[in-house]
Amino acid sequence: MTHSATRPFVRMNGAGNDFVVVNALETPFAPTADQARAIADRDSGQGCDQLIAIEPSDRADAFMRVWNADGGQVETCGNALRCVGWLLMESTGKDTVVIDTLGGPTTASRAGLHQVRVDMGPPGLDWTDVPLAEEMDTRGIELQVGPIDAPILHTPGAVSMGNPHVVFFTDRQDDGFVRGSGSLVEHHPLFPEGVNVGFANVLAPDRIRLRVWERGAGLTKACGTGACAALVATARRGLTGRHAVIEADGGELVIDWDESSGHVFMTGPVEIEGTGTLR
Ligand SMILES: N[C@H](CCC[C@H](N)C(=O)O)C(=O)O
Repeated sequence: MTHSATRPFVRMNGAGNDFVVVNALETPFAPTADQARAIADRDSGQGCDQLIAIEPSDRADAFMRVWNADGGQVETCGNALRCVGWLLMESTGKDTVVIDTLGGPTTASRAGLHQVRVDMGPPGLDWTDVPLAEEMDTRGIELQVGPIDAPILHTPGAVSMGNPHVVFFTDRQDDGFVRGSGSLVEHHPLFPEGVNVGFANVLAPDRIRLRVWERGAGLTKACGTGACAALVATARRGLTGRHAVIEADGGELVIDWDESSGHVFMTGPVEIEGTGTLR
């Protein structure tokens, strides 16, 4: 199964995090890592943060497969779950759909005009969930960036949202700092599967300014699972409550970590940018 050169796609974004979405419900789509990277390449391909395929599922409305811009296949993608959920609800007329992923099943529901709410399930809070290479308290792990005696970043939180996240609590969020520090931490040996690196500036108990250097995609305009991980990490440190508006470069996401179910809910925008044919 490979991808054919005449394959149609939909270009979408969730708060600016952009995707090439391929409908593989009828015809299999199985690009190699090099083909996925070429599609994502903004110079020679269509260009996107993540490549997304919607596949049939025997336990959900559909299965969503995710490739990062570097061609690596990963567990899930929060902003894409809203986009795929919206496409499925529009095509089926349903108000709620179940989307399975390598990171587990999630449920997407309508939440207003071009707004979708996703039940992301419970966060993974044990060191083995993230995963880390050694046992640590994930509320504040032993990791620092910069000189040992004067670190510029230290003691972040670590959370799994089906994919690995580390969240630094800092007001330093300029491009150079996020790119430099994020690329350092992304492949740190403490994270055997790599990691998405969040820089969370807590503005109020219910408001966080967040930038994320994404594993396999770099600095994106928004990261849905990163927004969920940031709220969980700040709430666990008592810096916020269990509800917050996350201000990303590309838009706002509303995150709720429900006390009774333990599930994290993410609400945010969906935008269709256009259609095309894979080159
Ligand atoms: N870079 C992420 C996948 C995409 C996540 C992000 N775009 C989101 O909206 O959750 C990873 O390697 O786990």
